[in-house]
Order: sequence, then structure tokens, then C-alpha cells
Amino acid sequence: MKFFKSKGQHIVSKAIARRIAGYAELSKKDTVLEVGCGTGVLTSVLLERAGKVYGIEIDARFVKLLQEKFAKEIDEGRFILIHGDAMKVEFPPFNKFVSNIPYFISSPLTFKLLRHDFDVAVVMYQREFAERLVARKGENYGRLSVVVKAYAKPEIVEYVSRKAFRPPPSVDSAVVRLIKKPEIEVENLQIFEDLVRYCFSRRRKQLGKILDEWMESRGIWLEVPEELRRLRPEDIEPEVYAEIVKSAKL
Ligand SMILES: C[S@@+](CC[C@H](N)C(=O)[O-])C[C@H]1O[C@@H](n2cnc3c(N)ncnc32)[C@H](O)[C@@H]1O
Repeated sequence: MKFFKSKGQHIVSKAIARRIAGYAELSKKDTVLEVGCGTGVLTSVLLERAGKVYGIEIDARFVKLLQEKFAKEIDEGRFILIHGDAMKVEFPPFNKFVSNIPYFISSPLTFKLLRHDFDVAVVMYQREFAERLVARKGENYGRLSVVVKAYAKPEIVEYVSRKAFRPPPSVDSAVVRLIKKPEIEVENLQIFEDLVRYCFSRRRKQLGKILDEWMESRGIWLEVPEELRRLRPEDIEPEVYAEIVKSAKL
């Protein structure tokens, strides 16, 4: 079967699939969601270890192959396969998310995932994206690094070479485990996300000036400690953004 790079079709070995599933510590009580089942390498490990698996796959050729390969599990109601675009279909209920995702939807898919209720997610990302998720200041630190921590605790559990995939992608990868417990406490997520986006889209400016403009445009007043005013958005830890938002007065 031909694999299309444009659809992010890079298949992992069974050994890697077992390790990815291992990080989710599955049991028969778990219901797992997998986005992008491909030829079913990871799906078969998930079906061995979890009680129920939902799969979302966009490519009709893979859907047909998966329906044949897992006919018994589909019959038993243990595997529910959805043919569609993971960004458009509504996610079914699940408590664990385990996927080797197509990298070009990493950002919107991660935000869609974070807005759902679940216990743990184990996701294969492009290495650089994974490093952005876990960063706390310094290299790779940005909007994503700050916002994700208001929803979950992200941790890189393994780096994976491009050689581990068939066909190999042009980038290296990393497996991230996200525990769905906020790493930082945020009182108003809507204001927090808006403010963080605003700050990081003006990263060359000083925080004091950015926040003055934000307050004026939003009609919301914030307490900004004097010592922060000359710093740039990337010098501020996620907890400090949360603290600034806590002072918001509408
Ligand atoms: C990196 S491959 C992973 C395949 C397999 N799970 C594995 O681990 O070997 C990504 C899979 O996602 C599918 N895919 C791409 N875009 C998608 C989308 N928007 N929604 C659902 N599946 C998608 C591709 O067809 C491909 O099967």
C-alpha cells in the first residue's frame, strides 16, 4: 500500500507501539481514543490491553483494512472505528488518548484534546513541538508552552529517531505524556489564553507596554508588578502569567 506524506502517514514498528501504549498504563477498565489508526499497528496493542478502543482514521483505504483486520473486535463492540477527520468529528467519551498523530494537525488537535475530560494522553509529536510543549523559559518557550500548563502536566518520556518509521519522516519525534491535571492554577482560562496569545504575538516588546495596550483594548484592569514591566514575554514563567490574570478587574 502506498503511504502519503501529505496525510502524515508514517507507520511505527510493533516494538515502538508497545512502548507508546506502555506509557499509558492501560487496563481493561480503560476506554482509549486513537487518532490516525493507519494500518493498525498501535491499534492492535491498544485492543490487547484496554477494554474499549475508539479509532478515527481519515483514509478510506486504511478504514477498509482496519475493518477486515479487527472484524472480531468490531463485532464484539470493543473497537469502534470512525471514518473521518479528527478535527471535524466530535470526540467520543474516553479516559485515555494514545496516538501517533499526523504532525501537521499537532497544534489544533492538542487544543481540541485538552478541552476534553480524560486522565492521561500519550502522543507522538515532532520533536520540536514536544519540546515546545514542555518548555519553561529559554529555547522553544512560547504561547503553547504556557497555555498547555493550564490544562495538563506534559512530560517527554522518549525520543524517537526518524529511522523508526516507515517511510521515515524528515524530522525526529518524541513521545509526550500529558496528565490531565493543571500544572498551574488559572482562575479565568478565557482571559488567560487571550492575554498569553496577545503577549507572545508581540514578543519583541516589553511586557509593561504590551499589558497597557491589552488593558486598554479589552477594558480589563491588571496589576502588573514594576519589576516585570521591562521583561519580554518569553522571560515570564507560566505561574507569573496566571498571577497577573488573577488580578484582573473587569
Ligand atoms: C503517523 S500515521 C500513524 C499510523 C499508525 N497509528 C502508526 O502508529 O503506525 C498518522 C495517521 O493519521 C491519519 N490521518 C491524517 N490526517 C488525519 C485526520 N485529520 N484525522 C484522522 N486521521 C488522520 C493518516 O491517514 C495516518 O494513518
